Amino acid sequence: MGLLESVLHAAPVMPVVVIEDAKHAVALARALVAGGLPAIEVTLRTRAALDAVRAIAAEVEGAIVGVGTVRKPQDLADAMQAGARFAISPGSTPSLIAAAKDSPLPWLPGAATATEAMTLAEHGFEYQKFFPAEAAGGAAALRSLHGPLPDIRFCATGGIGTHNARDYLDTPNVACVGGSWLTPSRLVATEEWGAIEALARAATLLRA
Ligand SMILES: O=C(O)C(=O)C[C@H](O)[C@H](O)COP(=O)(O)O
Repeated sequence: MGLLESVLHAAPVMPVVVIEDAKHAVALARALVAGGLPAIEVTLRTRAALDAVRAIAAEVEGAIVGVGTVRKPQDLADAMQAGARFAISPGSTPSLIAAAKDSPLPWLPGAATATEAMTLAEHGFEYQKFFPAEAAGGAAALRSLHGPLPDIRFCATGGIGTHNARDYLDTPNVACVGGSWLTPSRLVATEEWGAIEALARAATLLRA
């Protein structure tokens, strides 16, 4: 099993987290790991993100930390340097594809259409992020893509929560789903790690 494959199969759900303050990173990741979700995507949407990745990589046993919102080649280099084990993008660009091919860091590029998925597969990326999942047709779109593109596997994110995650997870080309619902900003701000651990534990039960 490749590294990316094992990351995507580590749990049915990958938490997508936005960390505003790096001081929260370790406790947040410990709560997710304790709840049964070891693979964590820290989005590069905040200034604290790379410090958060560094802290999680160094201090949280059992965590497999990656970066999300990767938009340019430099983001891949920064992610590697911070100790990320994988990188995820909401889409893909020619320069990112070229950089990812040259980088040892496993990369999950984003696709939302058959053309995008086929282009990425031509470049050797058989694991992709289906984003924005709900807006791009949801689990029904993934079932349609499975017919002609059965070799491509997806982590679906965007608009997924406990109400619809099972529908995605029952789709044969879905390796996992991702989402921000496990780490609501209010619970992070108030440091309610027990509540986040409970959300993570509930998410592990989504795949029966
Ligand atoms: O930042 C990135 O790298 C993204 O590609 C987008 C995230 O995966 C989604 O924004 C999560 O979606 P929600 O669970 O609906 O909040």
